[in-house]
Amino acid sequence: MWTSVTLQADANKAEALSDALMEAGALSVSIEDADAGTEAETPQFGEPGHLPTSLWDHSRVIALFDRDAAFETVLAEASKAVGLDAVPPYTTEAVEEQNWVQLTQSQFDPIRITERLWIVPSWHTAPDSDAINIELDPGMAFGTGSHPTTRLCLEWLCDAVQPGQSVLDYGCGSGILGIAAVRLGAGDVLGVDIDEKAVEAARDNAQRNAVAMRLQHSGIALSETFDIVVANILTNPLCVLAPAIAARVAPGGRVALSGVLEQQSEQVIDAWAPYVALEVGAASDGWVRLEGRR
Ligand SMILES: C[S@@+](CC[C@H](N)C(=O)[O-])C[C@H]1O[C@@H](n2cnc3c(N)ncnc32)[C@H](O)[C@@H]1O
Repeated sequence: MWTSVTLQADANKAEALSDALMEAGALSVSIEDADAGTEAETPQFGEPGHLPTSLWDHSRVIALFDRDAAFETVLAEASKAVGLDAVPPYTTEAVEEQNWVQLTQSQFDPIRITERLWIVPSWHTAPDSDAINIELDPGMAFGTGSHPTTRLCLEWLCDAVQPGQSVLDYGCGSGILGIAAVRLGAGDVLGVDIDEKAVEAARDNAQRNAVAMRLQHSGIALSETFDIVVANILTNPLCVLAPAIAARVAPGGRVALSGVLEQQSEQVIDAWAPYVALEVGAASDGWVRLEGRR
């Protein structure tokens, strides 16, 4: 049905070449690390407003064309448009019609967070029926359990939550952390998010897991405090919101933050220092979990 063309490109040309290919008639274009899967693989992290300035030194630009499209002409046109003397070396591959739903689903397997906690997509049977199994599918909101920051928070909750404790999940996304807290034995659990769609998604997920938790927009002012506060957002909002979130931690209560890159730890620790002394509790794939007690 389609032809997929993979071109080699240097960091300084990959983005422009990708745009030029779309402009010239490619159906879709993506850029990947040409060293992915090798020792030289380089993860790229960015925050809104602070996206990575460069791509990988060795990039792969992958363009998709209709099977009968004259893709050689498109490659020549796009290469010329970005100032290349010739079309970069490329390979082609025929892409057959697929069951895309099945293919997508096959990329999401159950995720074991700890011995007693699993995240299980709805199309899978829980590998351990005695464990706490949270049913969650990829959807509109962030939080399927596959991201290191979510896992760092889930691991912490498994350890931190005591029966009946109150929990605030700040930046709840899919609701995964709050749902896990309820299933781990927490009492009153509140999830808040700045994105109304995330609040809706979290509500659906809570219902699907037969979990009772409160969910609301983060713009609604809070006055109560919580035994446990978990916030997996990003460094900048975590710094700006430090006084507001810290004020929701009950005296003696515990807090964990993630969405913070290793090199940003000091920035967040400093911003929180007037309220809670934080320290790095765990790290995974370049991300850290900061934790402390008020
Ligand atoms: C990285 S996701 C985390 C989702 C989920 N808690 C998890 O751990 O997988 C961050 C969430 O924080 C929300 N968020 C970002 N900035 C926020 C803010 N200033 N106030 C409240 N929520 C915010 C986003 O909408 C998003 O749903």
